[in-house]
Amino acid sequence: MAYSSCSQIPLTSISFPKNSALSGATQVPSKGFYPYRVLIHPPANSRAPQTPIAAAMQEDKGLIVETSDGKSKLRIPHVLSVAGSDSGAGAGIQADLKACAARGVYCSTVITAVTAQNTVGVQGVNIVPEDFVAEQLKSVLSDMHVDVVKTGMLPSLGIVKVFHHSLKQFPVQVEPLKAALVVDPVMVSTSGDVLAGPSILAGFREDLLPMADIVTPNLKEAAALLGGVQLATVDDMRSAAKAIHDMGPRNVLIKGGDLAASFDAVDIFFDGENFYELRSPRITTRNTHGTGCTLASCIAAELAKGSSMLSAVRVAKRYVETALDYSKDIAIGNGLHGPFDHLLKLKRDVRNSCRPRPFEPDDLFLYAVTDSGMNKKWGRSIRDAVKAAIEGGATIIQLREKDAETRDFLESAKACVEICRFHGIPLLINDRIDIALACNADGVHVGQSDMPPKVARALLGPEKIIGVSCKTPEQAHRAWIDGADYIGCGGVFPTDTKENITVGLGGLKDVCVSSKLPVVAIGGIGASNARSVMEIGVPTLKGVAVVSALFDRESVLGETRKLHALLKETALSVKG
Ligand SMILES: Nc1ncnc2c1ncn2[C@@H]1O[C@H](COP(=O)(O)OP(=O)(O)O)[C@@H](O)[C@H]1O
Ligand SMILES: Cc1ncc(COP(=O)(O)O)c(N)n1
Ligand SMILES: [Mg+2]
Repeated sequence: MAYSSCSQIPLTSISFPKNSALSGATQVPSKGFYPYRVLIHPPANSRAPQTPIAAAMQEDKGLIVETSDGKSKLRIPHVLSVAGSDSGAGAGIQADLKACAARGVYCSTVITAVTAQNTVGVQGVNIVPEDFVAEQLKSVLSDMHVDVVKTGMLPSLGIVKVFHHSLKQFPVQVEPLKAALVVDPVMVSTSGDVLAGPSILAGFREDLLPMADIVTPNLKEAAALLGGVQLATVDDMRSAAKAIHDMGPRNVLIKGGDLAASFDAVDIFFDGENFYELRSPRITTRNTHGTGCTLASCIAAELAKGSSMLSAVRVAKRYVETALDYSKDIAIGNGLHGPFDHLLKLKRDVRNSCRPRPFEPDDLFLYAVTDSGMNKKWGRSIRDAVKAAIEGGATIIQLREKDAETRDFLESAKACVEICRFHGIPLLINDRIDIALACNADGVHVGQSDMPPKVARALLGPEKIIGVSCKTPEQAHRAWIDGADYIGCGGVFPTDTKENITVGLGGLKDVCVSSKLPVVAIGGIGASNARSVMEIGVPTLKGVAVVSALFDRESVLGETRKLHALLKETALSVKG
């Protein structure tokens, strides 16, 4: 069966009608059930029609559109991982799932062996019976459309044969798109334990390597494939890459993670014509368990999305480097080689996960919004302003720094996050999703012409707070559909900090009555009129947001205290 790398699929550009949902996509002819495969690119034209496909394109979900008889289907790029399970979840199937998830690709799994494994070593290996490996392969390949097959631990010659046979048996799912085959010839774990003995070498040489688009041995595996040669230098790696290429794979990547003499992490990529020396700084960390599996899965994921082989390898190496650097100080297990964090999440969450509770509508009670102009005028830093507001009773803070330099703003935002975490007060950033991500704020507040809440949600994740400014019941409804947590309604009264289109108390009431989300009123509110706002008496109205009445004053602490007391009193009388 002919496997060829995605880079070798001829990309024929067929132009779609200008206004069609598919304009801007690349069409790739294929032979099988679906006559065309279309790789989606983000559209150049942002006013693309709002069909589901156009919407997917707009959000650049990396989906694939298949068309048949004029009908379109949306599909996520799909990698099938055929590998062993690692109970410690640093390598094997678990690493493959995490790497594919991190790279935005679907991953199905065929498990060849279950290992009892941790950061100390491999305590046991239970090989899955050959006919059951065959059954798993059949289940996936007879039903699902796989773009790339990736192999890891194939623990016996019998399983190599079963795998080879299954690929021949189910060409329909694979051949139309000429799925790529990525072979990671796993033999020995980082801890030095044998995962697949020398008996499999014949199967690799005769069956798998000739059909592989890329094979990715580490130094020991390359040595074993070549019958036990020593590989100690970059030159040795080049010779090994060439010799392994002669066994049939279209590309070879010799991984140099274990090259003792090198300060860099050097891999050699050979495509049959050219050698590429891929170097990255060697990260000093014990957490390198699973780097090989992750690299191969990431290559598979990038190929599934339509990358060329060299580009897939480069992205994969950069991804491993980033993940190692990010996770270098994480401690999981007591052994010599720990796992790393594929989703680049653990470190950030561990360090900053002290927010004691999720967002509550009552957090909107006294909502303090900073203003750089006012802070400058009164000669205080953002952090001093925030500290004073919290001490005075503010229940949530928003940094609204429209003209701050990005670096200065980020530094202040980080300091404010610390202050707010200490006091258990949520901190939101106005408009700047990038700043919110970089300082790990609790969320963002966006206006009608800022980042759409759905996109903000996709970028920030499910746990962050998203607020949206709304003037009308329709906008409030849209915010709810888009996954916002609250809405800010205003301006209620005229103000100097915003353009003067006010909704008044009547407009505020209309929005509050119709809104399914909690509402905070904003715009020209202070001690003189806060009572009249809260007295509209609609249960969704949870509080007032204040800028000038707190920050355009000599004493932020004093003004916040005063307003807090007044709101408390009003709340009691409204309830009573
Ligand atoms: N300490 C490190 N710093 C940066 N990159 C590394 C480090 N260790 C391994 N790598 C990279 O991780 C990938 C996997 O390599 P390697 O660890 O040699 O494979 P395996 O896990 O199969 O033994 C390679 O791209 C290699 O260069
Ligand atoms: C199930 C399984 N598959 C692969 C590896 C190799 O990974 P590493 O070389 O990082 O130990 C492993 N340890 N366990
Ligand atoms: Mg390794």
